[in-house]
Order: sequence, then structure tokens, then C-alpha cells
Amino acid sequence: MTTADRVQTPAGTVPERVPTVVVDGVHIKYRVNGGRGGKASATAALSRLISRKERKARKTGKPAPGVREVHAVKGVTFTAYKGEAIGLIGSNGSGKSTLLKAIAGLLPTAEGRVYTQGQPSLLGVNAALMSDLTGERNVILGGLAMGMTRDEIQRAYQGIVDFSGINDKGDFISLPMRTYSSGMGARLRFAIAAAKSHDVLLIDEALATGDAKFRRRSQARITELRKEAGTVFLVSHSNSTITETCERALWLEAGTLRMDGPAKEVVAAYEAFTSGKK
Ligand SMILES: Nc1ncnc2c1ncn2[C@@H]1O[C@H](COP(=O)(O)OP(=O)(O)OP(=O)(O)O)[C@@H](O)[C@H]1O
Repeated sequence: MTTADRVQTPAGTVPERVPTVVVDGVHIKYRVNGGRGGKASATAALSRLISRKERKARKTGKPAPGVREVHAVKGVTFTAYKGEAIGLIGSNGSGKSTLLKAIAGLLPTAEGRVYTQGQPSLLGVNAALMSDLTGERNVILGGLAMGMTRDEIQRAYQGIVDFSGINDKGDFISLPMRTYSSGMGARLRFAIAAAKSHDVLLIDEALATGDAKFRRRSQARITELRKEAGTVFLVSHSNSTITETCERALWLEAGTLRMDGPAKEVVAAYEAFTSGKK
């Protein structure tokens, strides 16, 4: 632990801040096949797969002809600490979801490193639940995917259903998830993820689709999760959700970190930027 990890409080005590996520000069690039002049056809793609140029490009790390590169995150650096809830804000396509996926270990970095303490869990709008299975089966599936035992899931089951509010207006939990509205699906996914304590919980827009009552429940649960020793990251386009849920915010714009600081200050600067853009 270095002195940089300790903060001098006004009372003169020096509490230890435990870093949970360190993002160090991270660049993330996507490679997209296809583009112009029929090069995106299946035949062209297949021939590229076996072409010498492609193989050579892979060796040199440069994109092959017909492969476009999207530089989504450009040299982002920050440290997150235990007990923090951090909001990620920024315009569409600024790299928020990409950064979250990299912290979750789902995307490789082109440059730089991501270090995490403990197991990161990404809760996205598209979290891997099965739309043909009932909500009930998905609660079990989601619980198992998070490493819970069947007994633990059974004990948590009613709490998850109540938290999600899925059954508030009838017995929807026994219907396939494909019959749910996007808000209902997002609420169930959040309720499943919130049933367990996480070292690092990454939430991508899940709260935006809920109604006011559900948002209040979620905010209360996020506060508890932070107390249970975790770090929470929350991507949202709702500035009020960010200021109500997080005390720190990171503002990404075009892949770079524009600002990192107290959520209220960062959101105010971002709002000034977006209103000035109109
Ligand atoms: N699978 C992908 N393949 C290629 N490019 C991608 C892919 N996913 C995202 N991108 C590109 O990476 C950049 C960052 O996208 P990302 O989804 O991380 O932004 P975001 O800030 O989460 O956006 P939004 O607020 O619209 O959800 C964009 O230019 C986007 O087009």
C-alpha cells in the first residue's frame, strides 16, 4: 500500500482506501469486418479468412484489408476504491459500455492494463438469461451463473421476485421472459444480480428502464451492496440517477476521460457541455 492510497482526513486519522479496480492507460479497439464494395459478403469474408494477407496482418497486429478498426477507448486511467459507487456518463458512443466490458474482463485491451481485486460481475441489459424460459427458471439460472448453490437460490427466490416487482400485477414470473416488457426484463435481471454481494458490480443502464418505485428500491440496494464491501459502477443516461446513486462520476467523451470527480460536479460540467452543444 503506498501513501497515495491513504487519505488525510480533517481529524488527522489516516483510513486505508483499498483499491478494487485499477485502469491504467487503457486503449480498446474493435475490429469490424467488411465495409465497402461487396467486401462484406460471406464469400469475401471466407476468402479473407484463408488469405495470406490476413494471416500476415494477424502476425503484425495491423488490421487486414477490409477490416476497419474502431478505437473506442483511448488511454483511460483511474483507480476505484472499496465502497465507492461510480457513475459513468458521456454521449452516445463515448465508450462507457466498452470500458465496463473491459473491467469485467470480457474485452481485451489493445494497450494498458485493467487490474481488479475480486470477481467483477457485469449486469447488462443483455445479461445472459434465456428468453424462452420462465422468469422462475431464469432466477435459478442467473443464481447458478453467479455461483450460488441451489439452496441459496431457493432461500433468495421470493426476495428476488418481490424485489423485481414482476408479480405485482399478476403471476408473470411463471411466463417466458420473452413475454416481458424491456423494463420488466431489466428489473428481473437487476433483482437477480442484487441478491448476491459482489466484489465489483458493473451495471449497464439496468435502472433506467424501471419505474420510480423500482429505482428507489435499486438505489437502496446499491447502497447496501457498497456497504457489503463492494464497488459499484453504473452506466446511465439519467443524470439524476447518477447523482442520487453515486458520489463519484467519470465522464467519457469520444473514448477519453474528460473528468473524474464528485458526481454532482461532473454531472454539472457534462450538462453544461451538452446544453452548449445544442
Ligand atoms: N461490437 C462492436 N464492434 C465494433 N464497434 C463497436 C462495438 N461496440 C461498440 N463499438 C463502437 O465503440 C464506440 C463506443 O461504444 P460504446 O457502446 O462503448 O459507447 P457508449 O458510451 O456505451 O454508448 P451508448 O451511450 O450509446 O450506449 C462506438 O464508436 C461504437 O460504435
